[in-house]
Amino acid sequence: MNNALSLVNVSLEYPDGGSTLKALDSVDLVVGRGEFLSLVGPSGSGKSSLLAVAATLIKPTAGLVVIDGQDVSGLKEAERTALRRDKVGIIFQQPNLLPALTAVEQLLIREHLRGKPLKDARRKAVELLDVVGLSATMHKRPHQLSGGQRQRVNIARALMGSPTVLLVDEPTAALDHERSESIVRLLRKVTDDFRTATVMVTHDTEFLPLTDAVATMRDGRISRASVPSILPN
Ligand SMILES: Nc1ncnc2c1ncn2[C@@H]1O[C@H](COP(=O)(O)OP(=O)(O)OP(=O)(O)O)[C@@H](O)[C@H]1O
Repeated sequence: MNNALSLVNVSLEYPDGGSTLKALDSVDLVVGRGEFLSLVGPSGSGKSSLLAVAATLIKPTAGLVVIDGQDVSGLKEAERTALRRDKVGIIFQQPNLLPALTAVEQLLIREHLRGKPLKDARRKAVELLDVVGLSATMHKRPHQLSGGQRQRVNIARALMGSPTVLLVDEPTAALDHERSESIVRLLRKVTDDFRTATVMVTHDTEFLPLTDAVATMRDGRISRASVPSILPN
């Protein structure tokens, strides 16, 4: 199946006083392998809710989430966790790196905690740090890295599990313009090279042309447009 991520008629409701608030309202979305989608929309429109549902962190109230051909809704909690680990990479705005660990150790800690042999993982970690341009800084700790470098470690770490789906929440919010652009370019390259289905929530409309398509959210509803149609002439 080519559609790495599908949301079919997905709704998510939260209790809101005596009534309910629809954070997601009948959302349909399909993202293929190697596709880089931007997700934009005003604050409170449902972007983070969509990422959380796609990441299988929150169960929708209604609708289907299909990842790499597998319907997530019928899975037990342990199966969802395993699917998330094997298929989904998540990149948050703040890298949340562990202060005591070097860049390469940040990529290995999960394997280490799971008691996995580290030889292959170490080779992969070194390769990924090369992909994100951090070969020379792989033994540095977070406080020795710039904000952009920390975000690169974050991206490399998300790729350790060879995810099919890459979910990225405002990766440039804490960065200046130049570093922001290089991070979005890196996400473009990663999407192309690793054929991930990448969804990036962003407020940086100037970088939208680096992505394949733009979905706009408003009041929990989604509309999808090609990149040029939402850019000013
Ligand atoms: N845990 C929750 N409980 C109740 N309501 C929630 C919860 N999480 C989100 N909401 C509500 O759901 C709606 C969508 O929120 P969401 O965080 O998905 O929007 P967003 O587009 O990501 O906003 P932002 O750009 O500010 O992060 C908002 O009205 C929000 O208040």
